[in-house]
Amino acid sequence: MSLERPIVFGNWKMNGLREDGLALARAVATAPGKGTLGIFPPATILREVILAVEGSNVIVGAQNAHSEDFGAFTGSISAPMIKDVGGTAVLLGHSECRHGLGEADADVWGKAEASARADLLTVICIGETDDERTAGRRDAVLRRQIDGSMPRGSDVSKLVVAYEPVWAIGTGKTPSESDIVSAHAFVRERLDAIFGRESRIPILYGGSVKAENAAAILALEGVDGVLVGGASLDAESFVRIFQAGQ
Ligand SMILES: O=C[C@H](O)COP(=O)(O)O
Repeated sequence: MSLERPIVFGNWKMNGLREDGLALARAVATAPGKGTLGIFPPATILREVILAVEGSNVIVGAQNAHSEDFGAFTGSISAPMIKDVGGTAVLLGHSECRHGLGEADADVWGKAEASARADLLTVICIGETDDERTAGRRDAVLRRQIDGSMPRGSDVSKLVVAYEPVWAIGTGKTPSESDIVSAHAFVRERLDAIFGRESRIPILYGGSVKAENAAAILALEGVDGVLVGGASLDAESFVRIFQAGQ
């Protein structure tokens, strides 16, 4: 499976009641342009969104998954459940799960293994906090997260990395262009070292991507696409971000 660039994924987070969510999904499904579009609605409307975009090339995935396939894990959903309703992808290790729910690298690793067993496209999110950045620890954190969250031996064509500096998420702040390029170069180097140069795992940037800054970010060296939060909830903005990469 090779994903055409630009890859533009929208993480709806805990947003999307049926009516608005389905209207948004239908608008995304008709967006013209070359590349790969993906949306990650809340689990409550995952199946309906999948049906709403049927016949388009839009990828629909879930925002998290458990490391076990089934069992007594109240409140969780598993990779086989996502697959069962027609989902083809999952976001793992989002900073809101790492920091908000206390997910450790090893937890993300286990979830990624489960996702690979279910043959889902697995988007592993990584990124440093503001304190880590200020302390000059960005690359050390990225290295630890890549090494600790990404299982070896799975199908590399089903892996995507999203670099999302935690301090840029939902804040309107973005790193400088040279910082994005250097972070992506570091991630690429580490992925090459682990998975081989031929792996070409796509690397997305995430954090306050909007219609206004998308063209500049998508044009940066080493940026294969973007993972969009807030701006993915507005069909026009999300489609403009996709168009900015054409
Ligand atoms: O998953 C998406 C990221 O958390 C980015 O969110 P944002 O675009 O609202 O900053």
